[in-house]
Amino acid sequence: MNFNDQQTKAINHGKGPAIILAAPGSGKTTVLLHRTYNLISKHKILPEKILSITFSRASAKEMKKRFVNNFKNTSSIPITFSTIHSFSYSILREYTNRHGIPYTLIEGNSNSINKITILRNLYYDINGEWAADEKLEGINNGIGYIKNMMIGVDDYLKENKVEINHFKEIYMSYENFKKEKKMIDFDDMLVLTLDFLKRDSYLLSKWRNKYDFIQVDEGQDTSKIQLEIIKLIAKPKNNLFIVADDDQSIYGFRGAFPQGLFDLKREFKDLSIFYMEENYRSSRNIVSVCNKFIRQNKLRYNKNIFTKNNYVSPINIVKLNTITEQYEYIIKELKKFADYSNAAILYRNNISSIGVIEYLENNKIPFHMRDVNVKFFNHWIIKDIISFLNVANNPEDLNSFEKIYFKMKGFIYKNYVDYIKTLNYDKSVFDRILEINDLSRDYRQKIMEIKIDFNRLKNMAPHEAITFIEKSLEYEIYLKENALKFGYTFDSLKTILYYLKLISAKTENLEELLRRLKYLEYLTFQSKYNTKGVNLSTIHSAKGLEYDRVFMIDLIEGDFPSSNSIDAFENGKIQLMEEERRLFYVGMTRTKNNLMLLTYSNKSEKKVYPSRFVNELENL
Ligand SMILES: Nc1ncnc2c1ncn2[C@@H]1O[C@H](COP(=O)(O)OP(=O)(O)OP(=O)(O)O)[C@@H](O)[C@H]1O
Repeated sequence: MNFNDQQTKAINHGKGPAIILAAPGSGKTTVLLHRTYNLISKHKILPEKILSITFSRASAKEMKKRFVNNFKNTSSIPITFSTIHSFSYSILREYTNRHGIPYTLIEGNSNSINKITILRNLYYDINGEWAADEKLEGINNGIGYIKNMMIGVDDYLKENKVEINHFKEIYMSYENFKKEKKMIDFDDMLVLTLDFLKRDSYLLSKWRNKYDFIQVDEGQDTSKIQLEIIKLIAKPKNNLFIVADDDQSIYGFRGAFPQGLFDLKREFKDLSIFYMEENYRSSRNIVSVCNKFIRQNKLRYNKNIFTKNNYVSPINIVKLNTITEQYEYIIKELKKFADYSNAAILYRNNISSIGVIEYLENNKIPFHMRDVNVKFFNHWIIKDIISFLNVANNPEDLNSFEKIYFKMKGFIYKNYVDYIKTLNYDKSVFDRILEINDLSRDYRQKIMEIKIDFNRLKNMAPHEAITFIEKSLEYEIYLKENALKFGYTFDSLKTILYYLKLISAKTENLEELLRRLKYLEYLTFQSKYNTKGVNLSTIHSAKGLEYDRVFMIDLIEGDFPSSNSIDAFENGKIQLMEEERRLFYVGMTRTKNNLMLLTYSNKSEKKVYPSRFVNELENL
């Protein structure tokens, strides 16, 4: 490989602090690996004296693999590629062992006591209702943000619009609970490591001596506290080498702090700065458009990004009528090439994968997912719908009925259901209710109607049945009334129903639907082994990767950019919207040659609008 001037300088950089500010595809990871090799072979640094910190465990593994593949006879050298968490954990373990401090780690293991369960219970104790997964994720991110940005909970609440009831109480109770039970989570790991290092000069000097050179990849997603730990360990030698692209910072919600990198200039008078602005990955069309696109952000450092690559094909903006046309378009395009593994379908939200998987399977196109995290198949809405269909097929099924009687029209009272549970005979749940004394004529009439509805439901194919449950049995009203209470938007719940209907379209009865769901779930889990398939990924998980052809899908307002960022933007706060733009940019810059941006104007029966980013790109 012929390195350019800046790459060469960065690769040859020896002692002293350095930061590489770089564009996408400019060879950051490549340079970091070559510099590592250079330190060992030219500067004669012992491999065990070099620590390279990566963003995730997957990227630590990937780096090690790339290093061994690139440089002959390196497979056995003791070189460390580690995440900041596992590095911190080694320090923490050493301190706690030495001082006999007991603790239980409540994240990253399969203990029955884990962070999310604790938060779920505390939320219930404080708010008197159960929190949905999305809400718990919001609390989790909030706690992470506070710890990573090293701020107090009051400052957090002042600076951010937090839509979680009693967040402060939950936060304080969580902290007290852990303290009492001697538990720590991943964020505490960082807080404690920094504290132990500051407190224990023996520990600090031991770890300072362990490594002579520290390198950090994806520096833009390092949090404030992580950077503090890294700087503390790197001192006083300050052989710190950080590669970063602030335009690709996409973890602000969890406390990523790219500004910290720019403060290094003040802290280290001898800081070397290298600008790697040549993109080797993408065609000229893509580089030029992406460049103009990211320049719309205000909170960034300007770069002069360019490429010497050829023009290939213009970015393809595909505006379709319906979401199903989107899937058909992807299938048609994918079939044009034999090798699926060069293509990727990228999306903002994990749930977007469901429709794609259904279509890919129907067309027997293999797919690969690195991060299988699809909650869809176990979603409570799916369970609800199955309970409705169970009752339709077997009206004596009291178990299923208990799960849904309050989620439809008719106001069936809990004490009626409790009462009919005590009647031990084989009759439909409706007949049992009708036998209760003192029901008014109107109420009796309502129950009769529901009974007839369930009877009709029995004879419907799943797709029609789901619509009937939604509309005629008024499950939709239940969702609408309860969405916010559970921490969801109504739209996100409708989306679950939409995908369920999509999957059910070709099934004739409940049994077939259940089989189809199980099969798709199985394929999804298996897909991580299927390296020959088309790649399916969220943009967050596609960070650092590249593909010949990229489809970015579901580019509609409210999904991408997210509705939260739109609300904040309309109230004059630009940070979230700028992070959405960076995420969009990360997605586009994964492409080598063909980039397709897909949007549509109807999802289910609802009118939707193309993402503002797509409209903007159209004008570019
Ligand atoms: N000097 C060079 N000559 C030719 N190809 C190069 C050169 N430097 C890097 N590349 C290639 O460019 C592509 C991008 O490199 P790399 O993944 O290291 O970039 P990156 O800056 O880490 O990207 P990103 O931040 O967008 O994930 C790779 O295919 C790499 O092999």
